[in-house]
Amino acid sequence: MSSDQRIVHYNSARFNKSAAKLHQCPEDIGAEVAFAGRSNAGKSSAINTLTNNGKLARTSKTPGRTQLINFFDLNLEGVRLVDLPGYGYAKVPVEMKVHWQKHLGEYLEKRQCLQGVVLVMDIRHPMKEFDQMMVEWCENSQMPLHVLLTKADKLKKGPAQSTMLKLRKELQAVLGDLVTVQTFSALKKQGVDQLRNRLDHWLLPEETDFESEVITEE
Ligand SMILES: Nc1nc2c(ncn2[C@@H]2O[C@H](COP(=O)(O)OP(=O)(O)OP(=O)(O)O)[C@@H](O)[C@H]2O)c(=O)[nH]1
Ligand SMILES: [Mg+2]
Repeated sequence: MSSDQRIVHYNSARFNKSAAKLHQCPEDIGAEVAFAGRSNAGKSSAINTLTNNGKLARTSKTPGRTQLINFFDLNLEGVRLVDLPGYGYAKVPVEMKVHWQKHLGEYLEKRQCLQGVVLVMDIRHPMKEFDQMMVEWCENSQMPLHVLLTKADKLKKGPAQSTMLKLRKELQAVLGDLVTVQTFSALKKQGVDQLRNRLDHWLLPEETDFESEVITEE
């Protein structure tokens, strides 16, 4: 295997497919990271910034833009990013909300290849009801969680930093090492390396520690 096959090239992301139901998702093998969060939080924008491709995931000023589960392939076989539909948009008809909740729930519960959840929150409005629900779900299922406090450009650096530190403390008290928290801005392209490092950690299988494999003869 060439060393290049051990590196995730986020810039290589390509649209794979959209799914309304679990059975329409790509085969449940490989490794996936899903971006979840309230409607309009900035999930699709974060994916576009991460992949350096402004046209990859559709973004909109109108909440509720992403209504399907969208899958994006990366350069490594079976390694994907997933853009989940936003939660909590009031103008979506009730039957659609029910449909959405059912399929998001199914995706989260059943998807074996899911390695971690990036929970995207607007830094000005963190930890709303949906976010609480996702944190609880991660706790119950021991799913690694990375909280992206986005739109950090909307706050001054000091308040942004203290919001992040406070939330990190609160979440680590519940989730321990399972959770990481960072500030982010799609507009200013801030926090991209930190996000990439976290995702690398989830998407790349553990490096083989050859030294520990040396069998010592007695
Ligand atoms: N200032 C600023 N605006 C942002 C940032 N990220 C996203 N936005 C804006 O927020 C709005 C919503 O962004 P999206 O990325 O479409 O949000 P989403 O979470 O994918 O929304 P849904 O698909 O409806 O769930 C758009 O108008 C974006 O331009 C950011 O870091 N800074
Ligand atoms: Mg979206």
